[in-house]
Amino acid sequence: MPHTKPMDTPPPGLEVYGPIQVSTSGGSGKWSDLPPAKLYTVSLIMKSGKILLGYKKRGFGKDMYNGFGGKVEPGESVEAAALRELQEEAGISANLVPCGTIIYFLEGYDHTFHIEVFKASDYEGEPIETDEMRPEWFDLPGSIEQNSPIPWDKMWADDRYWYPIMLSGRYFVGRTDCGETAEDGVKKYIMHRWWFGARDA
Ligand SMILES: Nc1[nH]c(=O)nc2c1ncn2[C@H]1C[C@H](O)[C@@H](COP(=O)(O)OP(=O)(O)OP(=O)(O)O)O1
Repeated sequence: MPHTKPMDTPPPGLEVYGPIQVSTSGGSGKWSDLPPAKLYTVSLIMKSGKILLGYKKRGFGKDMYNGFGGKVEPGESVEAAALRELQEEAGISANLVPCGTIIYFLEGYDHTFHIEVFKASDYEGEPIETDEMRPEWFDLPGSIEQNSPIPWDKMWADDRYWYPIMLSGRYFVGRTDCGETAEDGVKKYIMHRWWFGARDA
């Protein structure tokens, strides 16, 4: 489990409405100055004690597992984008509910990732492999442990911090600043600083 020492003040760039309790924070150094944000979605389907993730076959985040999602197109609502991406990447539809917001800064990128996260407890259709994603079900842990069936080591580094909040049914907001390196051609992401807060949904 990550060791964290919560800091009370929400990071810059994060809009926090209402009573938010700090859930986890850590790292050190100054928060980076944020470039302009682009809107993205991530959708997670959780049914019968399992979570559906997609193995990304190409593009940004290749060879990692993630929820289904992508860029919000100009003129499109965030909800419509989330539904479109779920259909395009997994071939399914769902009654998506907003469950969190992530501000993600990755060194060297010209924009900040503003990611709206959605969840659903049911879906319509059959998950299919697409050009972009290969869907796979993972058992949901009763608690977030190191031997969790969720493949943390092949996921974005921040996921292990906000999944526990999301799985507890609370709404979360957070920010992560990361750097990217490559070892033997394999990209690695190092978290410089992070902060996640939660409120009852
Ligand atoms: N730190 C992070 N943690 C996380 O859980 N998901 C992240 C993340 N940073 C980015 N993502 C997600 C957001 C979005 O679902 C995906 C990136 O979107 P993509 O680049 O795949 O967009 P598109 O599917 O629109 O791309 P193209 O089809 O290649 O234009 O990765």
